[in-house]
Amino acid sequence: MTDPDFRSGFVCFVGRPNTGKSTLTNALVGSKIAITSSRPQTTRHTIRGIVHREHAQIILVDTPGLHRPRTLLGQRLNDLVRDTYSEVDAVCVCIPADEKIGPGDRWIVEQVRQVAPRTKLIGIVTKIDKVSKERLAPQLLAVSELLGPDVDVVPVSATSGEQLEVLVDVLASHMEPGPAFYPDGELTDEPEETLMAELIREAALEGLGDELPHSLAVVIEEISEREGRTEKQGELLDVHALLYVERPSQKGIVIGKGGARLREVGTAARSQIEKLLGVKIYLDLHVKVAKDWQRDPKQLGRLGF
Ligand SMILES: Nc1nc2c(ncn2[C@@H]2O[C@H](COP(=O)(O)OP(=O)(O)OP(=O)(O)O)[C@@H](O)[C@H]2O)c(=O)[nH]1
Repeated sequence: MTDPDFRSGFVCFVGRPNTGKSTLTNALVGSKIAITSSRPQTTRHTIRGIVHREHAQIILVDTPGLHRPRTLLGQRLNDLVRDTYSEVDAVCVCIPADEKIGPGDRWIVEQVRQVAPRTKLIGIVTKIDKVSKERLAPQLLAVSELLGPDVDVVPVSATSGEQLEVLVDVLASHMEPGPAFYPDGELTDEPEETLMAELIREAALEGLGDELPHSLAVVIEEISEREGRTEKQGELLDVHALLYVERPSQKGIVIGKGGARLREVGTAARSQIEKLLGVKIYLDLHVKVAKDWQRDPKQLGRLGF
């Protein structure tokens, strides 16, 4: 690792909900570690994906995005995001190719400039597979006008893979020469527990409305190796997780009639976690009501916020 041209650094993607930040993170890292969702604002934790290339290592810091804080949780999330913006080498503003730039985008750009005036900005026009070249050109221009003449704007599609490596090169060009921060092959420095909790949370929210994402937290209570397994049976991990909701009515929604929904959640989450860990697991899920956990500092601490 003595290549003098090797570059490494930290980047975070910002943008309105659903602009493709998580999908882009996954596409760059090449493994499912950040949580994607068709519902807005489900990415809560700062999950880092690590992009390893021959000439560079880019560490992606995935933030939940700033919002107007209404609860203690909201405030903590905002503080976290502000710190992140100032610490990274570049903040990438993601704007979809198929949506007009709006007040939400402008607000985000203003916030980033305000809280981290020295951090480099990069514009990413996402989902370019959704528009024609004729529609893309004016959007690139509009993003460039929004961010200013000195800011690089890169069009990219996470789903088709188009321009992904161009983006990697542009990101690397904004980094200082320096050795890799993480060994090759390491995709994320999030503890496996957090990733498991995220996968369970994603499964539990699947198909639900807008209310629950803010009221559901998942805690991994215990992970233990099942004893007495033969070599042929292979390793089996017992994972016990608690799903916290704020109201009894929400508990009913998550569990479903006769527990049917929770069983489906368990099956979906189990297969994702098995993919992540590469071992078989037994997943035990319980739902608990923790009233107003978002407003209670003690509970927030317990739930990892
Ligand atoms: N066609 C197309 N769809 C995409 C692309 N990238 C993301 N999407 C879709 O856009 C939706 C939102 O993507 P996410 O990656 O979850 O967006 P996000 O910005 O991380 O969303 P939040 O976590 O809510 O902030 C999903 O349905 C994705 O499948 C892309 O390059 N092309």
